[in-house]
Amino acid sequence: MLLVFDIGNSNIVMGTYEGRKLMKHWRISTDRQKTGDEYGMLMNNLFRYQGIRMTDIHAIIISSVVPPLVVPMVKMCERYFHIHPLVVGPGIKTGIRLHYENPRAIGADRIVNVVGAYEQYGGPLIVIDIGTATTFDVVNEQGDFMGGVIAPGIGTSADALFQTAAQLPRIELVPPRQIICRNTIQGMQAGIIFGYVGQIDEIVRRIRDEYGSEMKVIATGGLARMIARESATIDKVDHFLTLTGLRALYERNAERHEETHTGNRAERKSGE
Ligand SMILES: Nc1ncnc2c1ncn2[C@@H]1O[C@H](COP(=O)(O)OP(=O)(O)OP(=O)(O)O)[C@@H](O)[C@H]1O
Ligand SMILES: CC(C)(CO)[C@@H](O)C(=O)NCCC(=O)O
Ligand SMILES: [K+]
Repeated sequence: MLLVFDIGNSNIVMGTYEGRKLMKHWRISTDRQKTGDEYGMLMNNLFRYQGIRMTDIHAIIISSVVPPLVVPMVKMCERYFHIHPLVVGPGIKTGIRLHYENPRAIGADRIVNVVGAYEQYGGPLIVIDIGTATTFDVVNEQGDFMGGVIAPGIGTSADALFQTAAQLPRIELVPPRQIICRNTIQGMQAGIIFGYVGQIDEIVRRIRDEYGSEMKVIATGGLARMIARESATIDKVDHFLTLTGLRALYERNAERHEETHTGNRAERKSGE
């Protein structure tokens, strides 16, 4: 089985694949303080609970937009899975062109989303990942990354509002029934959620205008479902887009990666 990890600023999303089939998936919060050993024990518990063995994993791919967690996670894979993981970054084969001033600066999650979305839906399309930040990635007909937009995330904006205004509470992110709200909580919910939906729809319209043709719009991320219900431009929600992209990227790099790291497997087998 292939194990895939997407390390985001808020959450780490993981999945196991048997061929192209997603078997199990988990979401744990990103904790910059946790060590490789602590993540190892977490993995051990998750695997045990699902009745799967860590030794069933034959390959691992990691994408991260949190640089200080890469080394602990790589060490965790080596120590607890006896596997040298493939890390999404410069040097791996994406199979797509990256139209960006500095391609190394593109968040690994965005590359992964583009690969996953193009493989699943074909281009041209816009991928919206609604997370700590909300990213819009534009993909052309050939599957190339054409650039995009980075906006503050919903939770991030809501947190900023509640932390800055003394009388405003932390609220639950659910849409209120009306727009003319008569209490603080609903007023904030309306402003944050409908404001955010409007922002998404406006950015999509501008992208379509600039790109000059119709494009599919696929949303992913923790809050995608709720936003998509209110949005006029989102065509589809796919919670597993990042996992799909990681699986596809591993396939594109498997041969070269396994050639370089066959030692890991062989050592483990003889050491058991
Ligand atoms: N119901 C909610 N109420 C308030 N804030 C929320 C809620 N759900 C999520 N958030 C906040 O929204 C942000 C994004 O969370 P989400 O679960 O969408 O993360 P994600 O898609 O895994 O993002 P990333 O990939 O950046 O880790 C976080 O800062 C989180 O604390
Ligand atoms: C925008 C985020 C934080 C979204 O997770 C991530 O993709 C990132 O850190 N990107 C680097 C900047 C860029 O993509 O241009
Ligand atoms: K993400």
